[in-house]
Amino acid sequence: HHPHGGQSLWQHCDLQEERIYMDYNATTPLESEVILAISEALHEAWGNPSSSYLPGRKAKNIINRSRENVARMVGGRAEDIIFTSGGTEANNLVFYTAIKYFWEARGAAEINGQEKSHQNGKSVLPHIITSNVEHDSVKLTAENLSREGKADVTFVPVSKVTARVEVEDVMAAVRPTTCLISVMLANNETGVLMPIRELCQRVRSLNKQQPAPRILLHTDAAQAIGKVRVDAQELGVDYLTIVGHKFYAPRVGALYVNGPGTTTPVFPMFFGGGQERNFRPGTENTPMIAGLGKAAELVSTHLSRYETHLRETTLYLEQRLQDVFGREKIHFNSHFLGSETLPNTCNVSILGPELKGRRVLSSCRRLLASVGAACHSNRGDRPSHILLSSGIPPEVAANALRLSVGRGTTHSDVELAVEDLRQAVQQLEGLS
Ligand SMILES: Cc1ncc(COP(=O)(O)O)c(C=O)c1O
Ligand SMILES: O=C(O)CC[SeH]
Repeated sequence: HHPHGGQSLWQHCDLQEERIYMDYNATTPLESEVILAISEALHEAWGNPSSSYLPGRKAKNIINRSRENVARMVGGRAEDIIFTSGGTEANNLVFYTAIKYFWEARGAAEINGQEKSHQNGKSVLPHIITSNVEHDSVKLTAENLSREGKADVTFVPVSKVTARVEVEDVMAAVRPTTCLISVMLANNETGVLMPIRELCQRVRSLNKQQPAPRILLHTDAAQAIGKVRVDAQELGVDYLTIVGHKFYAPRVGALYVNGPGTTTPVFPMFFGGGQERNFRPGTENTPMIAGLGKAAELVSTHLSRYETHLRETTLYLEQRLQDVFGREKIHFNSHFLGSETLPNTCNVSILGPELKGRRVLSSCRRLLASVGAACHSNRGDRPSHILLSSGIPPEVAANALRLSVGRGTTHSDVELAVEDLRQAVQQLEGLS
């Protein structure tokens, strides 16, 4: 069922039954207004945005309007937005910048005799704190910096009761060499919202008590934007990652930086023609940026309605799962005492030795969903490390189904999906 009218991908196939898409945390289709904005930019704004004549100015105007719309969506200013190829690039830019910032600030301090390059005979390294449930573009970036001896990294484990990273645990990990704390705003599998605002308040007061370099604060907001209200200034972050293909925009992204190059450092990972104020050079991808800006405009205008629909649909889905399978047969992996979760995410296990998540989904005829992060789809039957880290028992995590609903998901879709799961379970458990 394509939620936005028009011919869906699957209607062209010779499938007997319409598919029900419930994997919106993996990626979303594009709103029709977004496709129109992209198409118009392709036709009308093909000029090089750096060219001063009309085709170039048309492109530049579209980019500037998108920048304003993306900024408004996250409570920032137009100059706080740096367009990137996506979330992975944005996350890498933050970690790259933090390392550079550490050495630049320490270099200055050493010149003034305030810092040493060695402590107890060991060379000093920048220290980074993150959680143990981050997306791979944070997790693997941090692991690589550690493996290459470029940083010390602390992966703070989330609580196995709340599945949240606890502020006190992060603060306990802070060292004099800590230069970056990066914690995602919402987890892509459990949907759990992390206490970023409280964390930033604590770190900012710590920063005031100690000399530069300050601890930089980053949150990867990929899974939160378009589902819940995200305001970078209210959160108190220095950096916030924006991923278009989670809120009905194309595969492009942006990094919010609180005053890039003035209040907050940004060190470019590559060099070129000066675009994006040299923070992220390369001739701009005008049509994709146009699409991101239009999608951002829709979020700013309709977020309250989106959130209400998502939450109501997820509650209905969970109610129907309980009605059909019974409370004893299922375990909700996105219900944690004291934690808020995304309104669209239902992570559920149907209990039983024959009901591994992948096996259940492959026995479904209509439901398109996942057992966890799309980029972990090659993990076989190994249970998600994110669920295990969040305290879900292995035999339950092995049966996990991540059902994430979208703006167009209807009660009818829910009924079809739950019935599909029921027949798959019946088939797998050999019940006639
Ligand atoms: C939490 C999170 N962070 C980062 C990303 C990476 O974004 P991109 O796919 O645009 O590189 C994704 C999605 O893919 C994500 O879910
Ligand atoms: O959670 C997802 O599926 C997107 C990140 Se790989």
